[in-house]
Amino acid sequence: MSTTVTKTAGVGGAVSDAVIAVSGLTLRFGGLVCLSEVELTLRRGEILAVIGPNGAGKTSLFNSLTGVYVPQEGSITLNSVDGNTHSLLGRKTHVVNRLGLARTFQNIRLFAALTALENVKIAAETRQKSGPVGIMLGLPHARRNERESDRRAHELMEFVGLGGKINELASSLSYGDQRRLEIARALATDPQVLLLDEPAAGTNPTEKLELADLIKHINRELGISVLLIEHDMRLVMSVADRVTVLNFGKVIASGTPSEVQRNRAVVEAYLGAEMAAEVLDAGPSDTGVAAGAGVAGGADEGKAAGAVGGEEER
Ligand SMILES: Nc1ncnc2c1ncn2[C@@H]1O[C@H](COP(=O)(O)OP(=O)(O)OP(=O)(O)O)[C@@H](O)[C@H]1O
Repeated sequence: MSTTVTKTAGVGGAVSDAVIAVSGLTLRFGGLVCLSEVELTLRRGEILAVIGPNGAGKTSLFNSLTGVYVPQEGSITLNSVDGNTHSLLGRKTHVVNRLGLARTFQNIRLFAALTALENVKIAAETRQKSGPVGIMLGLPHARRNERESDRRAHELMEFVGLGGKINELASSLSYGDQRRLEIARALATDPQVLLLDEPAAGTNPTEKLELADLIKHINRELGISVLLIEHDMRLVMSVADRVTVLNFGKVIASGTPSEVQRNRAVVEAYLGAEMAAEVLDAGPSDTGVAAGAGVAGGADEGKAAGAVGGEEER
């Protein structure tokens, strides 16, 4: 597919507020409708969480954004910081990455036999223009690019808090450190948008708190817009500016974390209609707590039940 590049027609020439705009996105596998007319906007500079019960379509949405799946209907638009607009639908994964989207995976995918630094350096090198011949021949520009990748990889290892572990094998790092390393690797491709697919899965409570800080630093210090899939509601509520909720492939709510916590459709999706009615009708003083517990359900019910405290941490 050829690259569509057009200038964004913003008011007064301004770049659009939406860095990613998804509209009418429908993805089917045979008779299974995995995503149905999904509408979603990631605003420039924000952290948007995508939540929903197991099988709601969250990872399929990420796969559609990054060219792994090709939805049958709808559009996915990237409004670049340089003012250009790109259609991402059906693009190859490496093209999407070059255009400015980087992701991490639900199941960690690192080069286990390489050191932590090498994992990040390889990603940084994808940004360089030197081909394999230039590198083999040790041409000056190739050597310069290699030094630059090395410098960038060191910098990012420090940034994610792994500065003291650059020479350790990726496979020997703790689970929490491997998740950080995946994030450093994604950052090495210099993205405008970072997609994090359950970054807290398998991490301990301390690592979760550190991860929340890291996500906020990435967003605020590097100016990267973040799309976050996460079951841990304490984490979601502590970092997200807005939340979009999927259920059976459909968007059932979008809003601030506290709006979503109190949304009847959302609480029903997690608890079922009967129990949702019980908790939501319990009275205004209980509503936040009840809804919080409701949104906290799904795969991670026990952990997420603590989500009600997360709102207070913001
Ligand atoms: N390649 C595929 N072929 C067939 N069905 C698929 C495929 N990928 C996803 N699905 C189906 O699409 C639905 C949504 O799955 P998806 O993994 O996107 O959900 P999810 O919200 O990320 O779930 P979880 O929270 O458990 O990770 C599920 O019913 C899943 O079985």
